[in-house]
Amino acid sequence: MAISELDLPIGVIAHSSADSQRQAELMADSIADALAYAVQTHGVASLVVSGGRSPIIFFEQLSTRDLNWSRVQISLADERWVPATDPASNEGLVRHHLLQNAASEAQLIGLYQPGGSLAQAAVLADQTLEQLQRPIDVLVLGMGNDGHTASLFPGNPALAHALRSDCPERCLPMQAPVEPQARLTMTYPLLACARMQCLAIQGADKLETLRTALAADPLQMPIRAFLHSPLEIYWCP
Ligand SMILES: O=C(O)[C@H](O)[C@@H](O)[C@H](O)[C@H](O)COP(=O)(O)O
Repeated sequence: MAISELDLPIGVIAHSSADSQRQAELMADSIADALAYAVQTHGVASLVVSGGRSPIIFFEQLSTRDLNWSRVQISLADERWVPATDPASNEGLVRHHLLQNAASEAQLIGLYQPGGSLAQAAVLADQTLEQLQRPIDVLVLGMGNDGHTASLFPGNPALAHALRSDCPERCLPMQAPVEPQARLTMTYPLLACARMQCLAIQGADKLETLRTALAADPLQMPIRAFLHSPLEIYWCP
């Protein structure tokens, strides 16, 4: 199956690339242009990225693009509640693969807080996000095969609240079904306010998950909440 066979909602754009390297280059070019435009028009740009394994080559590509990175804030759609030195840390992943080369000048606004509990850490992360330029200029989401995105996981008691269009918090604690289970996630209103919204997925399995999600309820497959304009989906085999 190809992404062109999916019945996508009006305004959702699909980009299909031959392989993950080409997908990374295409995303890096487009997102670098959007960040440069944001800096030019309002003096600062905000980029929110997701963790996982898929984004690594995209981070590596984007890090080389020439723009005024000193005016770019980078934050995370979600975080595992582990220190940045932990191999599972999304902040550690971004620091290693994105904050290098030209992009080393960017400001990273991490979510991890050592707090006494996950709930306390989420409150501190919520306060930290006050400094993030909004609306976010560029958002890059990933997706799991259960339809989760960021750390908005199906079946979580806090999911409905986090998906509310008027959710008052920017960041909430969340439990993932896989280790590390303790997570911090940006909530729907903050994520969905982004001027440019991208979903990067790879493989036939993720395409099938996406097809299923199009007919699902966001409480069953949270990615569904983001499948509308102005989303751009980047897919490669
Ligand atoms: O912390 C995380 O793991 C991510 O934010 C998560 O939402 C990720 O985007 C998906 O799980 C897809 O991960 P892969 O790209 O590794 O398949």
